[in-house]
Amino acid sequence: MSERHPIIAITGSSGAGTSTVTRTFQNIFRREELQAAVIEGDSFHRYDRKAMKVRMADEEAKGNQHFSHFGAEGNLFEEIEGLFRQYATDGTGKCRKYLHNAEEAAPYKQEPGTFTPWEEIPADTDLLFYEGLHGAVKTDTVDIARYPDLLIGVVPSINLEWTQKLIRDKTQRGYSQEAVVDTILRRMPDYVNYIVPQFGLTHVNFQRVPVVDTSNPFIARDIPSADESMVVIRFAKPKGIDFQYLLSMINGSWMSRANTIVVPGGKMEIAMQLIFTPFIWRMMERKKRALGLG
Ligand SMILES: Nc1ncnc2c1ncn2[C@@H]1O[C@H](COP(=O)(O)OP(=O)(O)OP(=O)(O)O)[C@@H](O)[C@H]1O
Ligand SMILES: O=C(CO)[C@H](O)[C@H](O)COP(=O)(O)O
Repeated sequence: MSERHPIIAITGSSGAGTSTVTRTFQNIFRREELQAAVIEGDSFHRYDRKAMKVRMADEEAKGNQHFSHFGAEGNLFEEIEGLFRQYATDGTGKCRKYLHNAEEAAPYKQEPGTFTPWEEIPADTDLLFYEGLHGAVKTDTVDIARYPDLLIGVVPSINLEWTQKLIRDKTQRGYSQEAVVDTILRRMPDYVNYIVPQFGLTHVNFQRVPVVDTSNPFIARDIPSADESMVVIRFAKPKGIDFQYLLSMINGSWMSRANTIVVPGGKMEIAMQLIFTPFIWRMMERKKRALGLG
């Protein structure tokens, strides 16, 4: 936590929708004229695509078929923790990008599946914004979750998450159905041990739940649309959340528990804006006061 240099982290599995949620936040930042240092979680993978293949093959030769991008050994957890600690202290730190496909790689004249060089994040940003797999990881040796001032989990029900991943990886990243299914199976132990526990440490979770049949996500041809889903929004600490206001502003919403509001799928973006814009205002007021500017 840092009043001078706040951090917002969006955490979720691959295909959960963290990039989609990031676009909503970028709209808030643009409207509020805030400069955010945007950090992509995939840039903290330990290996580039070729080296990862080699490491996975080595592990398989030793009988481990579950070496994955979700676990501790496949990622630089200490570096994520180090970046958050450093940014919270003085607003600096280093970042890079993982270039997933030819389109992302083209501007850098690099191969897809490689990292750009580490570079300093821009100076004088208003906040750090992390989007990725591990924003709320806590293990015996690292505690990434303790740094963000706002920690948000994005967690579709698992069939929907798989549908989103399958369709996104096949259409945008050029993978075959078999390759994506293999990846899902490979990652399952790390999913249970590293991804899921984070959602008990987040401040708010957004869980999209389909209301159409997704019982076999492996044959789904489309991602259920906004009208075909609901979003369950759960606050770990509901004190100070104006549920009455949210209920009056979001058509078709209701409370399913004292800390949980349910909104129609198409209202997820407006719900995020209504919930987080005042939060960001308060964050920026605290920052100004801490810097002696307000
Ligand atoms: N609320 C939503 N409604 C409909 N489709 C969605 C929603 N959120 C995400 N999707 C779709 O799910 C797919 C995966 O979303 P996205 O790329 O945001 O995932 P991600 O969590 O950023 O994945 P990764 O971390 O692997 O990049 C995309 O095709 C996206 O359009
Ligand atoms: O989205 C992911 C994790 O969030 C990818 O699975 C991971 O970044 C590896 O990418 P690739 O298989 O394209 O090398």
